[in-house]
Amino acid sequence: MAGPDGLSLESVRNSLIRQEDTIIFSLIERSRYPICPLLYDDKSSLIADASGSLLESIVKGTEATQAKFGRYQSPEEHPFFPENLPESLVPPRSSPNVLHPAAASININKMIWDMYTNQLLQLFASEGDAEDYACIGVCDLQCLQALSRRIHYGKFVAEVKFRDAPEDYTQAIRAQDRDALMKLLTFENVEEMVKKRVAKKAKTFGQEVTLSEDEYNGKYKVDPAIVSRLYEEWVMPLTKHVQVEYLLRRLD
Ligand SMILES: C=C(O[C@@H]1C=C(C(=O)O)C=C[C@H]1O)C(=O)O
Repeated sequence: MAGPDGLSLESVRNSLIRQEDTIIFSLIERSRYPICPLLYDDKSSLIADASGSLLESIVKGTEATQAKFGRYQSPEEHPFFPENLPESLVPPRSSPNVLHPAAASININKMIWDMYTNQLLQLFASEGDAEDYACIGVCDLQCLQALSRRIHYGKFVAEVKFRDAPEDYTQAIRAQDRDALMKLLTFENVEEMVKKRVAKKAKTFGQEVTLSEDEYNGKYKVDPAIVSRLYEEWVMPLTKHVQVEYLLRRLD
C-alpha cells in the first residue's frame, strides 16, 4: 500500500522499469563508437594541465554545471565527483524527502565508475579508437548517470520494503545482520522477470526498423544477452547492495 507520500512498492518498481528504457537507449548510443582507450587514460595528454582522464574532466565539468541548476538537490541523483561542487542557484525543493536522512551518506559511484570503465564497456563497445572524444564522453556520462540513478534507487526500494514489514527488518537492522537483510529484500522471481524483460527491450529497441512485414532477423544494436548479463551481474547486485547499506542505517 502507498504511504501518505505516495511511495509504494508498485511505484518504485514502475520507476525501475521505466529506467530500463533509459539505460538500454544509452547503451545503444555508446555502442555506436569503439572503446577509445585514450578517453580513460589518466596519463593521456589530450588536455594540457588536466589531472585525471579526459572522461573525468568531461564528467566533472558537466556535474559542476548541473549542480548549479539543482540536479543534486534531488535524492535520486548522486554526483561522481562530489568534492568542490558549486552551490545550487535554484531554490531548494519543496517536495518532502521520503528517505531517512542517513540516505545522503550513501554514494557508491566510485564502484559504478570502476565497473563501467573496466568491465562493461569492453562487453558492448568494439576495440578501437576514434577522435570524437566529446561525443563519446557524453555517451559515457549518460550511461553512468542512468546506471547510477537506477542503482541508488535501491534507497527508495529499501524504504518501501522497510515500511511494509517494519518488525522483520528492525530485528535484522538491530543485529546489523547484512545476510538477513539481503534475504529479506531479495525476490528471485522479480529478478528473473527483470532479466527477461531487459533482454526483450534490447531486442525491441535495438533492431533496425523497416517497413517490411517480415519478422526481424538482423543484428541488434546491443546484444540482448549482454544487457541481461549486465543486470544479473552488476545492476541488480549493486541495487541490492545500496538497499542493504540504507537499511543498516535506517534506525540511526
Ligand atoms: C529492486 C527490488 O529488490 C531486489 C532487487 C531487484 C532489482 O534490482 O531489480 C529485483 C528484485 C529484488 O531481489 C525489488 O524487489 O523490486
